[in-house]
Amino acid sequence: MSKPIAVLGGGSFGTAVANLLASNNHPVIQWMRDEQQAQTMQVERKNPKYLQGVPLQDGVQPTSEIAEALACELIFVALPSTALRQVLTPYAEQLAGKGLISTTKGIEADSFLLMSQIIEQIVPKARVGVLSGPNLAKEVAAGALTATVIASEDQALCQQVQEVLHGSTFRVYASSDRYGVELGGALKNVYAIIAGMAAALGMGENTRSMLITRALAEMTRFAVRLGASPMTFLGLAGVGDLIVTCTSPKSRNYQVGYALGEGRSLEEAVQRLGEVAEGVNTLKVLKAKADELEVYMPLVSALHAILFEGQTLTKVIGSLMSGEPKTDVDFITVAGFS
Ligand SMILES: NC(=O)c1ccc[n+]([C@@H]2O[C@H](COP(=O)([O-])OP(=O)(O)OC[C@H]3O[C@@H](n4cnc5c(N)ncnc54)[C@H](O)[C@@H]3O)[C@@H](O)[C@H]2O)c1
Ligand SMILES: O=P(O)(O)OC[C@H](O)CO
Repeated sequence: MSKPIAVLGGGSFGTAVANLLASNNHPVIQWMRDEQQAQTMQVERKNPKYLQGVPLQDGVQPTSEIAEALACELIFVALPSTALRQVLTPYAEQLAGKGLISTTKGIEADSFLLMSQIIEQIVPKARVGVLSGPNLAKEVAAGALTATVIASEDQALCQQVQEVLHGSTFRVYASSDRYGVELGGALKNVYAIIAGMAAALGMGENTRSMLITRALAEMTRFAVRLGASPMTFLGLAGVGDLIVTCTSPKSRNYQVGYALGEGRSLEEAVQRLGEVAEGVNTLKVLKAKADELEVYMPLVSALHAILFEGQTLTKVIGSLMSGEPKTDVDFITVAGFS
């Protein structure tokens, strides 16, 4: 019997990852803060609140006792970005030397730290990795053929994650550009909100294609400015994740955008969802960082103007479309990479 692997988080992605690991015959300890939820999952062998209709694999042991999970050598972190620091900080000492893989796609407000950077800060001696790609939890859990990226400077860790997760429906590619992979996963959520809005407003396929392509230009320009490789954005964790999140009504960020496009307030859109939509917080910190670094991000500015500056959609769309003429593929050379 192989050693148990831990998953922190009782939501849809934590459960999908726990099931993947267990289907590869690894015993899994899935920690969640809610004792009642852990008991229900243990007895009913499903997670009705976050992943309806998906049976829990036999090897998954839900628990609300975090000590059991933290005893594992390999730990997947599937917590909301707002909770990760607070959950891990008290256990910094016992996490030293462990493999900690973040699946969380967000950015910390104020610090602009990505989740694996927060883990590194809390546990400097941890082996840190990031799992990111076009991975809608519902589809992963339903066994849809899926690929993802494990990114870490630690090649042995990448290999270990490939071994434990790789299966007949799930393929894991490796990357050494941890920052780029992680940034791609966080940034695409913002554009998914815009894509959901455009869909609700009845805009067509030309619009969606323009949006995805210009979003890719914008996020790559920003990421390269911060030191990521532009090549990463041509891969699964860049354009791959951008496409799935900007086109699928299963994406929670897309759903928030759709509700906004129907005329609902941001508060109402988020409340109706009842799950994590990281793009809303990411938009705020991204806009501030782009302004600070003077990176041209018209789509981010447009969404920020609508959600937080009281501007009307009509006015914002008008100014986006009447911007000065630009060159098509300019973001790699403009960023000084040629
Ligand atoms: N769902 C997906 O398709 C998917 C895919 C890839 C990555 N992710 C990322 O995974 C992360 C988690 O998302 P999810 O989809 O599992 O979310 P979710 O909304 O399905 O569940 C969130 C879980 O976190 C728990 N939680 C909230 N606050 C907490 C706290 N303070 N302490 C402990 N637990 C807390 C909730 O109780 C719930 O169990 C997000 O960053 C998301 O971007 C999600
Ligand atoms: O449901 P979303 O919008 O959080 O997106 C889920 C995943 O990040 C898609 O890869």
